[in-house]
Amino acid sequence: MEAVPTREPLLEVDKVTLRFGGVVALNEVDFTLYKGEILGLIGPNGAGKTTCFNAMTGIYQPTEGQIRFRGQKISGKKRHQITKMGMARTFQNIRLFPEMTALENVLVGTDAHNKTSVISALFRLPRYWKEERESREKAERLLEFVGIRGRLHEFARNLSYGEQRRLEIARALATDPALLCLDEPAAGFNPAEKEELLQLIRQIRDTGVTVLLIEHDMRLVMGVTDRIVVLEFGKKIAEGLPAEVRDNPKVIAAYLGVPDDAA
Ligand SMILES: Nc1ncnc2c1ncn2[C@@H]1O[C@H](COP(=O)(O)OP(=O)(O)OP(=O)(O)O)[C@@H](O)[C@H]1O
Repeated sequence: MEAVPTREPLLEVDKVTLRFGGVVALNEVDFTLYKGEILGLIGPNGAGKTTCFNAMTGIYQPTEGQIRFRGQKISGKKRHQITKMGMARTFQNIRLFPEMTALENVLVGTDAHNKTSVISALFRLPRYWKEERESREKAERLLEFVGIRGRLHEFARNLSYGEQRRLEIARALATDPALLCLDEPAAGFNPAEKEELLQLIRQIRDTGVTVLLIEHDMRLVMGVTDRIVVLEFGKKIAEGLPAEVRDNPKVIAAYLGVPDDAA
């Protein structure tokens, strides 16, 4: 069943400005992400996409403005608190635990929600075993979902690049996010891998997870997103349906005029 985007705000970026010394990385950026949609955040190099992600996930504090997730302010929250609130992300440069197996990497994500106290873990109380078993089953299901169930016991460092990207997504999903933020998930992929990723992103959305996607590959962005926000030099220059954005002269000038391999 295909999920239908709603008009219920999940994440609100409200006039966010973020300065690094003299550099204005974000300049009064304003957009809303609605529950159930796949929103693309695009723009040329240095446009402020990653900075925007980092502000949303609590790494940077906006200099001005406000970000609200599920109606609650993000600013002042620690990263693990934001994860608990239901936001997960992957990184432009893959960040896995290379000396841990695929399964163990996903278990790190499921741990974000386990309730076992130190006492019940120390004494291996029944609740501890129950949670252990459930976490493992969930991790296996997620590895199956992203298509690398067969690599369960392989060290992350031995996985292919594409498998590592999938593993990162599985680990992020293990935190039961309402919002999954993907930072250039198709970087380094060949066309067939990109097509598979596009399917996976749709499947993720169809499980009820809202997706924010930063991506350079225009075909992928146009093919998978419901709406797109375009940044240039830290400012939002366009927002709308993929076809509207594609035909917007400002966007063409800023971004689509640049050949893919130069982006
Ligand atoms: N920690 C930082 N300190 C100083 N300047 C920064 C920092 N992070 C980003 N910037 C600057 O902020 C601007 C926006 O950068 P950002 O990485 O968010 O862009 P981007 O759209 O993600 O680009 P790319 O597509 O290259 O990843 C750039 O001018 C960048 O140099």
